[in-house]
Amino acid sequence: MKLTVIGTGYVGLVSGACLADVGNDVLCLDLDAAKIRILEDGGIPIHEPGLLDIVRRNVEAGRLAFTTDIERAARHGEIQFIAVGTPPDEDGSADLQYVLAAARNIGRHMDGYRVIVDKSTVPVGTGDKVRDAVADELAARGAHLPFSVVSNPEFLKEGAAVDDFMRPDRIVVGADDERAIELMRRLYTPFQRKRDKLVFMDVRSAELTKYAANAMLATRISFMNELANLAETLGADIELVRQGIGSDPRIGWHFLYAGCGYGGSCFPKDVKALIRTAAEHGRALQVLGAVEAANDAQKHVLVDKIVRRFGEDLAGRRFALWGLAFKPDTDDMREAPSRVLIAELLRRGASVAAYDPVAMREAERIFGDEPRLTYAGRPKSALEGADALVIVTEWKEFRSPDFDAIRGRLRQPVIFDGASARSRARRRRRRRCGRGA
Ligand SMILES: NC(=O)C1=CN([C@@H]2O[C@H](COP(=O)(O)OP(=O)(O)OC[C@H]3O[C@@H](n4cnc5c(N)ncnc54)[C@H](O)[C@@H]3O)[C@@H](O)[C@H]2O)C=CC1
Ligand SMILES: O=C(O)[C@H]1O[C@H](OP(=O)(O)OP(=O)(O)OC[C@H]2O[C@@H](n3ccc(=O)[nH]c3=O)[C@H](O)[C@@H]2O)[C@H](O)[C@@H](O)[C@@H]1O
Repeated sequence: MKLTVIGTGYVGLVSGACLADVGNDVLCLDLDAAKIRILEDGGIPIHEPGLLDIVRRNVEAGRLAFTTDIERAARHGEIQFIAVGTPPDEDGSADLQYVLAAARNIGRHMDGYRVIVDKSTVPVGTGDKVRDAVADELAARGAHLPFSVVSNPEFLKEGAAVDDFMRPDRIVVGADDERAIELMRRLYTPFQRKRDKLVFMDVRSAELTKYAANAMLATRISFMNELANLAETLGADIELVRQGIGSDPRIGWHFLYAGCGYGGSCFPKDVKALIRTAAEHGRALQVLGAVEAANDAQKHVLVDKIVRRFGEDLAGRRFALWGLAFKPDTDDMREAPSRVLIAELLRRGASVAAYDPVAMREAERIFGDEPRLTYAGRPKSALEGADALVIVTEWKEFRSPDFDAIRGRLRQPVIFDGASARSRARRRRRRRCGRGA
């Protein structure tokens, strides 16, 4: 099938590449010429395991191409995926300007029937706005072309995006007409060889399903984070508690790890947006308000521990920081707990030597020329002369650190471990190294 994917970010590029990999003819559009240049030069603009291979394979096979040409993109795919950003607006609602601009561009240039698929995470009712935007553009040029609007939210996780897309748990499709349903069924047939994963529903329910999923996952994390703080106060081990409750199938194992607070481009913004949607309709989502407040507080837990140990004034102190990305296997630092931590340490006069396997360039872009924030080529070099080590992101390479080497390099043998709940061995050994976290 001929497909167009609008937006070559984490969702658009992964979707485009994976859909090409099952035999479709995919054209990816982005208005960011720098991104398209990287893609045309055989690279990818993001770090996502497995993605480069799949992109190269499909470009070579002639099934995947990239463009900044809006008209060409609108004319290419019978199915047009909108996978552009929906960042939070000032009031917390999702900013739809990019989605609606993409929709208008389709309406302006389409030359036959189109299924316009909202893959971006969008509030309930956006399907109607997209339909109006396309219809207005068609009317403006006196064109009478049929089109359908479909909601097909994406559930992939960064760091595991290719696998999640290729082997989805479910594929949610909100569609109101038979022609679109049939095309979407055909499109996703290669992804459901073992069982039927397609869940068809109306557009509004599909839009809400996406927010419900992210809000539920965020709720579990905030609950576990608060419980972890309580466990620490009570002298209990949150990891053992996790094992004790996870075996109950009504609770399950996933998303029960305590940490430094959830970050990333989606949970924080989607929780906010759902609260906002409810408020606009006179409803209060009290649970989600608490989830958000607990998460904001959790991002300060590490710095509070550092202050308890070293005092409010950290001038002249130096901290080694391992892990900048909001989670392992990505270079994404959107809403990353490390950003709050770094800002707080710098504000209190400390200097920070940071290491991350892939996110240091992104950190440089975010923090600019900050003289008290430096970057180390290796985890060990960040430790030299530091007062303590702070571990923020649970990268695999931090799981079994050499505690003797750490002790030898730090001025004091102290580790503040914000990612420890997932590594029992490290927690046991860490207790022998110092008593930070
Ligand atoms: N990042 C993730 O893991 C997931 C994100 N989502 C949702 O998917 C959407 C996209 O997210 P990301 O891929 O992370 O965003 P992103 O910010 O990485 O990429 C968006 C891309 O769209 C491009 N763009 C903006 N307006 C455009 C236009 N009119 N025409 C062509 N290109 C345009 C931008 O230049 C950018 O490259 C958001 O709504 C997000 O909530 C959903 C599931 C997972
Ligand atoms: O809508 C989205 O964008 C995506 O948001 C999340 O994916 P992502 O943000 O990439 O990453 P997650 O693995 O979900 O992690 C989110 C945050 O929660 C934290 N987390 C996750 C799991 C856990 O047990 N504990 C925990 O603190 C992570 O460290 C991270 O900061 C969802 O998992 C995806 O299903 C969804 O498609």
